[in-house]
Amino acid sequence: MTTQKLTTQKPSIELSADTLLYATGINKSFTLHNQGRINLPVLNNANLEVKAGECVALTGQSGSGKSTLMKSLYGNYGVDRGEIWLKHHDNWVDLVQLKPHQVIEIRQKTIGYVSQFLRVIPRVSALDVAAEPLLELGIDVDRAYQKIKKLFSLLNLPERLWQLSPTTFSGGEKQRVNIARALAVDYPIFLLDEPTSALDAKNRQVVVELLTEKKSQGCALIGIFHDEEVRNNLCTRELRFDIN
Ligand SMILES: Nc1ncnc2c1ncn2[C@@H]1O[C@H](COP(=O)(O)OP(=O)(O)OP(=O)(O)O)[C@@H](O)[C@H]1O
Repeated sequence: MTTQKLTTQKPSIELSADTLLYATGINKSFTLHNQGRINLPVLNNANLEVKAGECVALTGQSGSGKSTLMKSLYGNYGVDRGEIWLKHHDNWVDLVQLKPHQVIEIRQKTIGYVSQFLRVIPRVSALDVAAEPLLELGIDVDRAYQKIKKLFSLLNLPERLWQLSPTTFSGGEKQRVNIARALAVDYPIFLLDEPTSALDAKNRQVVVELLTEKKSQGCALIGIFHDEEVRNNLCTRELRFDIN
């Protein structure tokens, strides 16, 4: 089955034209198979609708399920119940119903994820790590490198590091490579898991500006931002989680 076939479906309620993500009735629990099969309920009927130009902060106590929702929205975790509708091109797809190869297509074009940690591969340069998603989309190498170099410069990543593997980079340097990798792609939806946690004030501000630009271009942002100043500067509203 191709993504094309699934796009004939749509959410059961009428959504406004600028909605890009609509998650409804999300339940998620974990079964700890090696600990007596204990069941740990985490998300209980979570709902979220995000429109173009919005930035929603996921807030709440540690352990309340913020990362679990983010990983579910990216298809890393399967959910027990619920629907996760994403506007993919001009059609709606329910992530929950997609096959793995279709999820990959959605991740290439529609939903970007800035995780806290960069997956590094020895001997692959920072430039190549960051350009990979653009190259997978078929963008030519020179254009992809140009885009990444511009972002690296904005993010104050020293030029002497660009050709090196990020294996030995500091936490903040790795995080900036990760941010450039995601923000280089014109995704309409971004998931941001503490994207500034390892950055100093100057670079935090650069990231806030880059994300503000994405918002003004009509992207929908959903994120966990422990830094209150970043949250206040960027977010249009919050979704608060309680411990179940
Ligand atoms: N893969 C997993 N297997 C089992 N339990 C998990 C798994 N991932 C998360 N949990 C549990 O789910 C609950 C919610 O975790 P989650 O990481 O979503 O919380 P959070 O709100 O993001 O917390 P924090 O602010 O500390 O990062 C926690 O009790 C955690 O132990």
